[in-house]
Amino acid sequence: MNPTALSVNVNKVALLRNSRHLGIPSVTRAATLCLQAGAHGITVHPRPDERHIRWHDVFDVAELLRAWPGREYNIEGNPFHNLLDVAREVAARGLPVHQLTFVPDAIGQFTSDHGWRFPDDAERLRPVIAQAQALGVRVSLFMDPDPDQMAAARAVGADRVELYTEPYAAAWADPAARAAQLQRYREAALAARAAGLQVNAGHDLNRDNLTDFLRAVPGVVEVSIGHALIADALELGYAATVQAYLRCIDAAAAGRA
Ligand SMILES: CC(=O)[C@@H](O)[C@H](O)COP(=O)(O)O
Ligand SMILES: NCC(=O)COP(=O)(O)O
Repeated sequence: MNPTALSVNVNKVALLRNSRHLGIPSVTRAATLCLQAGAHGITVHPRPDERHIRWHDVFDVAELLRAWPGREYNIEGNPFHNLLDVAREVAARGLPVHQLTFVPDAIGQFTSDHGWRFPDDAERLRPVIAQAQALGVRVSLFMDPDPDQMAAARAVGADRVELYTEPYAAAWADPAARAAQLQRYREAALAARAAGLQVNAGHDLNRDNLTDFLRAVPGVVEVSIGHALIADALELGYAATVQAYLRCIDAAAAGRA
């Protein structure tokens, strides 16, 4: 069992599919191949404009995961758009959804680029977190790596935080900048765990930067990876790509042991 779960984000498969009306590449086929290769879960981030994941994909992937007990379904999005309605419908159909990752994206946003801010977001997040948890779903909050924000994330009821890793990924090629970023993430993860939160991470993680991150940042329970992984799969195929990412995770665990 790997110490950090790999959840494959299949947004970019849907993006390619949506450029024609032929239904290829198939999002569920991609997810199946990733699960067969050992991925621990599948992530989708349906955006209101359906530029990649469409609403039917959310249900199609949930149907798929019903046949994969033990693997997790993580749905990301803004709870103040229609993420909660979709989660309710998934649950009403008796389909699995294990985790909702709340992301403070604007409608039409290019990609996610920041986390929730406390105290500003506290009062509006508290009820939607409770509503998601009432469905039996774990809630993770997408957060910048700021140690001072972690106790507040726990105080509004979150189960986990997902540390937004783009600043780390952008700094990775410069050793000094990388070390400084890793220190920041390490402190944020320690603060999150001290507050009683579990720690996820994601955004722009890839085969080059993943192992260093997991070596330096303790106790990351899940990474969700999409853009780079799907780009790698275009060259290597899904199975070889997922296995390569799992090796990155294993290498980090070996380095820590
Ligand atoms: C929350 C997060 O970091 C990812 O879900 C990322 O936003 C992917 O979204 P896109 O694939 O639309 O860029
Ligand atoms: N939560 C992050 C995610 O699902 C994938 O982000 P990226 O690897 O596409 O940047």
